[in-house]
Amino acid sequence: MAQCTQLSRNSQERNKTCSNVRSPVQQRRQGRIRAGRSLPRARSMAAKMQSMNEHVAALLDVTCADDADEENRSLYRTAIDAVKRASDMCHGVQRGLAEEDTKAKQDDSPVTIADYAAQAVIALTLMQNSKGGSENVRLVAEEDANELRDGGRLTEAVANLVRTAMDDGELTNAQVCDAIDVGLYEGGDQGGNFWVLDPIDGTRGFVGRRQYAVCLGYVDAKTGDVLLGVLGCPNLPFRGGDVMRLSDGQEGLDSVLAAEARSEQGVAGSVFFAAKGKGTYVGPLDGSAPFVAIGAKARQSEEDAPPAFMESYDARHSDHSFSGVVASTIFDGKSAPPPLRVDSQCKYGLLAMGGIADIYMRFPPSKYREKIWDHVAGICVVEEAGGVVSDAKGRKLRVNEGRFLPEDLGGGICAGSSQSWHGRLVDAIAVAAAATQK
Ligand SMILES: Nc1ncnc2c1ncn2[C@@H]1O[C@H](COP(=O)(O)O)[C@@H](O)[C@H]1OP(=O)(O)O
Ligand SMILES: [Mg+2]
Repeated sequence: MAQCTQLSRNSQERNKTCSNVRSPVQQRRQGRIRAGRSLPRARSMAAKMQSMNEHVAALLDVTCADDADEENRSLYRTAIDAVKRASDMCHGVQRGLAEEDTKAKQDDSPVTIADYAAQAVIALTLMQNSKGGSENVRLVAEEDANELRDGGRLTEAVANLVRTAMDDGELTNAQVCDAIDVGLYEGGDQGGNFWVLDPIDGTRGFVGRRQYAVCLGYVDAKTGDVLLGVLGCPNLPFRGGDVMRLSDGQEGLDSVLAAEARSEQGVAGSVFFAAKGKGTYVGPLDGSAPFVAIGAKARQSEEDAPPAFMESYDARHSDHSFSGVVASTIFDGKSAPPPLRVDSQCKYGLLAMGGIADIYMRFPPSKYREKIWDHVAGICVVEEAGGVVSDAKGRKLRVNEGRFLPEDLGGGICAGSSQSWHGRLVDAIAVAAAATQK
């Protein structure tokens, strides 16, 4: 386990796969784990499932090497399985999304059949694998089934997606609605540890055929630490754990990536996995290659500006002009890096990978209240890669006080790929806020 944490922090070792790290358990299984083998192009679904299972087994051997980790092994496997199932389903839906598959919520943000179905698929997977019984699954999740209880076209479409994804034709519409409503748990520090889910983070990106992420985390209720984070990013191409090249086009990088992942060649999307004390890993969603340990390749020198800073794609979600001021403040007198605008918690995955952006800023409108499911999984992914996520004043995000983050976030949320970048970012936000009286 120590070996693996070190791996994730050591940039020179970044591209070693989990299969290269030999835990005792892994050595026993070595007969069936081969790193980096090339697979035939046209692979059957069963073959894909099998290789995914092998790569997940290799990841678990590395992250759960001790016998004491047996409980974690089951927790991690369940989380990856749930996110992968939901991500595959969402990927299929996005390709053929029709106008009538989307509705506007009360706050005017969109929700689609895939948001509901992904939440049901993940809730059902957690319940099926719960050691304490399905009734003891604590899940804080974004959607509820209010709009689906009366039946109708939307309900039928959602339930059909769930029946297919769960391979269970017997599931009734009511059971699907009940599964969605498992996510109504209030969170907080009074009960036991709980799951946190955003079934589709960045629904606007999903509808716009851009980036989105299926985000599942697990929180220590008492401390508010995030113990586990899994991000399914179907439109973020997996490139052996290496970073995207800015030559892909700075401005349009997001749509270039999405187009590539949607292409006929079937480039696989990415799944990020992080667990407290175990590091951060990324692998292809289709199981075509092993997971790779990642750690942000932070540039500490002020001479060496990152190629970009990250922020929301949508200007309604974050004040783009203020982040521009902060970026100029950090690189005082030198040219500031341009923004890289990407929907969803894919930004946290990209930050963890390093090499493309070392800072991420989010300044929502003052009336907007941040939800815990928009950050929990990403916090673990960034922190286990050596980065820091906090509010705009540098304070830890308190994710165990209910479904919302505290009202006072000092103006927003920020993240750095290292302690040093995070520190510089928090200082620059304070200077920029004073200068603009924000
Ligand atoms: N007015 C708003 N201000 C800030 N964030 C918002 C707003 N409306 C929706 N969101 C949420 O912002 C997140 C997207 O973040 P980003 O801007 O980084 O892509 C989503 O979780 C989205 O909700 P939803 O999950 O319903 O899509
Ligand atoms: Mg969201």
